[in-house]
Amino acid sequence: MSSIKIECVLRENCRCGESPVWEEASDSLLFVDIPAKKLCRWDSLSKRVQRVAVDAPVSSVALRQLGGYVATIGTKFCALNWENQSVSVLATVDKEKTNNRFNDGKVDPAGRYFAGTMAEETAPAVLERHQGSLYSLFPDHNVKKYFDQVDVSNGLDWSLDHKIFYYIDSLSYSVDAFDYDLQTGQISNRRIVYKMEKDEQIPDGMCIDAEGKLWVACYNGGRVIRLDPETGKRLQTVKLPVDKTTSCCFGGKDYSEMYVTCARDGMDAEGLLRQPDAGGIFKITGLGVKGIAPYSYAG
Ligand SMILES: O=C(O)[C@H](O)[C@@H](O)[C@H](O)[C@H](O)CO
Ligand SMILES: [Zn+2]
Repeated sequence: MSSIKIECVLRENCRCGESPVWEEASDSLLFVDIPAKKLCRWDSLSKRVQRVAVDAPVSSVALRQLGGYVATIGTKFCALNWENQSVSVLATVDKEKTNNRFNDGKVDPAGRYFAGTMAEETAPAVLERHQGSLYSLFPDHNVKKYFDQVDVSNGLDWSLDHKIFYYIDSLSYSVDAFDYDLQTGQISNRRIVYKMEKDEQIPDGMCIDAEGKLWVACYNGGRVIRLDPETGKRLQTVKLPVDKTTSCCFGGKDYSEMYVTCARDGMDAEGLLRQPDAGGIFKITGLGVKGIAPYSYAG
């Protein structure tokens, strides 16, 4: 039996923490606070955090093969130079949708940066429906659009053999899969692999583990769940001491730890008193399963 330990390692008070990414080279966790328009890098050795402020909501961050990072800021795919904090725009989407912004994003095994959009929320999960689309930024900076009619674009990850793309549109309350063609970046044959149960609430960020099982952060559900995408069964539930769990990734030594982000926005004063670590970064150890290294953008 593994003994699971859950610890708040950083009380960052994120309004909406998201997009945790482990950077092995610096033993650090990258993440964003979307409405606070900031990117953070938490050094797990020194426990220090560095922050970069940007001029629009920043919804995801990823490693870049050339060095530095890429991030989705507003409706732009951007490159970020951490040293001088400069941002350069690689591509812009949804130009005619002035109320849209990017939401979650992640790099595929071939180095393409996938991210979807959504209408800006007036309150958590309250927004104009069907305004978002899913895109990817190819290494040559060309953008491919996959589909539209998305409510809240989330998820996302790829199977270990790179033949399946897993995706979440949060307000569908399901985890979906597509066949994936790694050579071309094409997706096809959408199907549901898991329907959320009522108390699991809203599916948000997701990552795959080294056994090919999916971990989904349950927004308002205060937990991460482990799913078997082949059988559609839930294998495990890990509850956290905060309700608004938003996303998860593996990191630490050999990717044996899980990091979970969460949100404070949408909580009332009483809720914040009960959950003082809301908006913090949580580390889960003792899961007995490892993750895999994140991919880096190839452009
Ligand atoms: O980070 C996200 O995915 C959204 O931007 C958030 O606002 C919430 O998680 C969403 O409201 C839950 O569906
Ligand atoms: Zn999300």
